[in-house]
This record gives sequence, structure tokens and C-alpha cells, in this order.
Amino acid sequence: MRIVTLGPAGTYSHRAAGAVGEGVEFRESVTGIVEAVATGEADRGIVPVENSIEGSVTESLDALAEFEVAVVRELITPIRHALLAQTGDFSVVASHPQALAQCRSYLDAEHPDATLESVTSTARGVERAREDPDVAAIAHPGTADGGLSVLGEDIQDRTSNATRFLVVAPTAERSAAGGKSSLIVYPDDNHPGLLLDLLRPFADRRINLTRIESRPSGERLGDYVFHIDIEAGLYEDRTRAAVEEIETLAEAGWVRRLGSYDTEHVVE
Ligand SMILES: O=C(O)C(=O)Cc1ccccc1
Repeated sequence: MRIVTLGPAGTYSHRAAGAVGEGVEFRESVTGIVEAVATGEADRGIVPVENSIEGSVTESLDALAEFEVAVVRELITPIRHALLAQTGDFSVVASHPQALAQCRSYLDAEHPDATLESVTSTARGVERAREDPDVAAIAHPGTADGGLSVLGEDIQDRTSNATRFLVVAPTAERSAAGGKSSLIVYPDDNHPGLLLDLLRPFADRRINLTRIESRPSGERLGDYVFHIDIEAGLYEDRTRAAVEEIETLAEAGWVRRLGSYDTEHVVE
């Protein structure tokens, strides 16, 4: 199986990908990962979608709306960040924007003068720190080799920091079996009560929503795509009926069933 995730080696996504298989290939962006699966270049892609401290990885949500893929698994992993550098004398902290945001209080308290540098992944930040003594990285402590020391451990703003990853696959592999499902709804419409109308089909059938997120459609200001996760499988009659009702409401736009899956907790 060809598996792609966020690289270089050592990212949190790479660690989560260990639950999917061996022999991972890397991409520089989550959009590139979802695209590789949509075009048939890869069989599975692992992307972060949501963090318990920092919220959505919006690039992942937008890529799921842009490309035709299925979601086949959901992996939740604890995230524990470390600060790594050649010495304690640095002026730049480089990491993935999510990691920088998850450690905001620590950085404000311990390194208020450091310049924060966003890079494409935590592992890319570690490469920067290996090359440049003026740069520290925030990453998994296991990436501290090649002359780097761990200057701080468990530096995330809350002890419980978890990230939710989705495993994407070609649409032919979409499953209707599972206790949770993900949908994307683009109503291409705007009227008072639209959101209420979109939610009622679930409420009427006692289907619990675990998440709803709106993202700009890119078409015009105030026009949204809704990412909806529910606690029910697409195989269930009540889910089928609810989604059919939503398809009628969104007939000017589209509804995408990404798939059903069960939550897996991955602890390394
Ligand atoms: O950059 C990484 O290591 C990633 O996999 C993205 C990420 C960043 C911070 C927390 C979880 C995932």
C-alpha cells in the first residue's frame, strides 16, 4: 500500500501513519497528500484535521472539500511538544503553525523575545534547528538527534493536547459501516434559517452531531461550505433519510458523504 503523509520524517502525522502501515512517502502540504490520493498516486493519506487546543487545520478541511476522496479511519493521538536546539542561545523558534499556537503561553513566558517562524511541519523546523544554531524547533522529543538537545518537555499549553487525524482513501473504498460519519454540505444558498434547516434532519432522528464547522466557499463573501460529523453510520436508515433530506435542501449545491468509521485512539 502506498501511504503518504506530512514530511519530512518525524512529524506527528508520520507517527500517526504508523497505525496505517509501513513505507510512508512524504509530501510538503496536507493539500498535496489529499491530492495524491484523489489522483491515484497513493492508496492512503494521513492528514491532521483538528487539535484540542488550537482547533481546525483549515487547509485539511478545504482539501477534503476540493478533492474527491473517502475518509476511512479516524486516529486520535496525544501530542506532547518539546523545545529542541543546539544550545540555549537562539533567537528564532521554528515549527508548524499549529505547534507554535499550542505552545503560545510557554513561549510568551520563557522566550518572549524569540521570533516565531512558521514552517511546513514540525520536522522541517527540526531540520532548520540542526542547520542553524540560532534556531530552536518545537517538535516531538524523539526527533532530537544530530546535535540537538531537549531544552523543554511537555511545553504545550495544556497537558491534554490531542490531535485528530483522518485517513483518506480513493472514493471506491468508502465504507458505510462505522459509528461516526463525515459529510460536507455546500448549500449554495442563503436564507434565514438555512443552518437550522440543515440541522433539523439530524435532530429529528436523534442523530448526535460531534462537530460542525463552516469554511468559506471561495465563491463570494458570506457563502459557506459546512463540514458535519455525526455519531451514526451511513449504513443506518435514519442517516440515509437525514442525508437525503439535506440533499433536497442543498439541491443548488452538493452533498458529499466522506464515509463512516470508528474512532481509534493511538498511543505510541
Ligand atoms: O508538523 C507536524 O508534525 C504535523 O504532523 C502537523 C501537526 C502539528 C502540530 C500538532 C499536530 C500535527
